[in-house]
Amino acid sequence: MEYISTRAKKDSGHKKTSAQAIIKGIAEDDGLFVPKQFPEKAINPNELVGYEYQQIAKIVLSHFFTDFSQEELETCVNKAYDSKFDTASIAPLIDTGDVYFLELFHGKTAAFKDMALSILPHLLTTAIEKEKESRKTVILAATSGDTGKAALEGFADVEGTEIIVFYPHIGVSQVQERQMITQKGDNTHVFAIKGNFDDAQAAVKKIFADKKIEKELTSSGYQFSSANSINIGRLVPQVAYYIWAYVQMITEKKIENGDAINIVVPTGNFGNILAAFYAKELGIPVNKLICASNRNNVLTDFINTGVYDIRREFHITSSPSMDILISSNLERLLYHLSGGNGERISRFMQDLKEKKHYVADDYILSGLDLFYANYANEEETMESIRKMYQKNQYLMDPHTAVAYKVYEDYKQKTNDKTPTIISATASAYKFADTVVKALGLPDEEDGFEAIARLYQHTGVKVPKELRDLKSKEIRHQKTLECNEMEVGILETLRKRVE
Ligand SMILES: N[C@@H](CCOP(=O)(O)O)C(=O)O
Repeated sequence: MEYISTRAKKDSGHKKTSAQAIIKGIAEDDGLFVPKQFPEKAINPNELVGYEYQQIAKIVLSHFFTDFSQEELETCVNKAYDSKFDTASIAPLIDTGDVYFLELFHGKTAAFKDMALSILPHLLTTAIEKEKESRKTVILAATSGDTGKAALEGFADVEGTEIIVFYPHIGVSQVQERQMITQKGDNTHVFAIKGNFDDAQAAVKKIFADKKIEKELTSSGYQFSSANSINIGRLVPQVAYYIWAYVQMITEKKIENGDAINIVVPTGNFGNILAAFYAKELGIPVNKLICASNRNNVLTDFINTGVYDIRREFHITSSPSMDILISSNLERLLYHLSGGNGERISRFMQDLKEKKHYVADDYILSGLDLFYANYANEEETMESIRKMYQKNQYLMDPHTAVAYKVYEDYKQKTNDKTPTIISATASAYKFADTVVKALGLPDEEDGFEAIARLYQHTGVKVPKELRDLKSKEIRHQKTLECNEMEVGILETLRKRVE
C-alpha cells in the first residue's frame, strides 16, 4: 500500500511506503499521510470471533502496513500489548445496561493514548531498520494532557530516539502534569509552554516544515518524527480497538454480525473518531459516529453546518485533553470524503491558516451525514459523571462524561435504539479533583488527595502508575514561550551530543 499526502496534487508521484510515512510523521507539504487505496471492507468481523486483541491488532495493521512482514508486525504487537496492560483483554467492553463503554485506559499511563503509543516505538524502530536510516529520530509531541505522557513512556530509553514533549502550562490536570514532569529516561525532554495545545501543535508543525532546521538537524545526524495522531503509525493501531469491540459484541451475543452500531467519541484532535471511521471503512457496520465536544465546540458547528471557524474563544475546561480548536485529523476525513481531492484540501487548510475559517462543499457535507455532533458544557459534564455513578456505580472521567451526555441527548432527540459503544478514554483518577466535585464529595483541590478521596468513596482500583506518582522525583521543569520552542529543541539536542 502506498501513502500520499492529503494535500498532494493528483498524480503528483510523491508516494511513500508505510515505513517511510511513519518515519516522516508528516508530509513535506504539511499534509497528513493517507493510504492511496483504502483497504475497504477488508475485514469480516465474524471471522475474528474468538481472536485475542493481539491477533486482531496484527490483522488490522497488516492491511495498512503492507511493507512490514507478518513476523515484524507480530513482534511489534506482542511487545506492545503485554503485561503493561492491567487486564488480559487489553480493552474491556463494559455493559452498563443502556450503553457499552470500551475502556481504553488500561495501559501504563491510564489513557487511551497507550493503545497506540505502546506500539508506535516498535513500528518506528522497525521502519527505521527497514529503511536503513542511520540518523537518530527526534520525536516531537504536542499534548493537551494525555498524549505527552503516553509518548514519553513509550519512547523512554528507546535506542536511537529522543522524545520532546510540549504541554500547555495552564489547563492540564495536576496529575497529567506530574505524570509528564516525573518521566524517567535519558532521552526524554518535557517543556511547559505559555500557550494552549493549538499553539503547541502549530509550532511543532512549523518546525517540521522548516527546511533550515531540517538541514541543521541532518548535519548533526538527526531527523524529526511525530508521536501525535498526525503520524499514520499512531492512527492505525487505534482502528484495531473498534474492530475488537465489534467482535466482542458478536461474541457476547449483543449483536449479530452485520448489525450496525453507533460509536461515540469524545473528540479533540479528531484521531480517535477518525480511527472509528477507518474501522467502518474496513468492515464494521456503523449507523452513526457521534462526535462529542466540550465547550470548544468547533467540530460540533462544523459537522452541523459545514463551516469550520476558529474565530472564537478558547475555553479551558475540566476535559483538557479536548481543549483544542484545530483538530488535525479532520483533514484526513475531508480528504476521504472529497474523493481524494488534495488540491481542495490544500485550499481549505490555506483558508484556515489565512482567514481562520473554511467552508466545506455539498459533496463533503453529504459525507458528514454519517456523523452526529454535539457538545456538553461544564455543568452537564459534572452532572453526567454524578448520574452515571449513582445509577450504575460506573466511574467516568470528564472526557468520557462529555461523550455520555452527548449520547443521552442524541438518544432523546432521535429515539435511536442502535447498540452503542462509548470510547472511554481515560481513568477517572487522572481528573480526580473534578470527579470528586461531580460526585458531591467535599471539594479537594489537590489532585493526589482527590485520588485518595475518590478511592475511599468508590473502591474503584487506582491505576498502578498513579499510586506513587506524588512521591516521584520531578525531572523536567522548564517553561518556554511558544516562540522559544525551536531554540528549546536545538539546545536540547546540542546538550545530548556534548
Ligand atoms: N488529546 C490530545 C491532543 C493530541 O492528540 P493526538 O491524538 O494527536 O496525539 C492529548 O491528550 O494530548
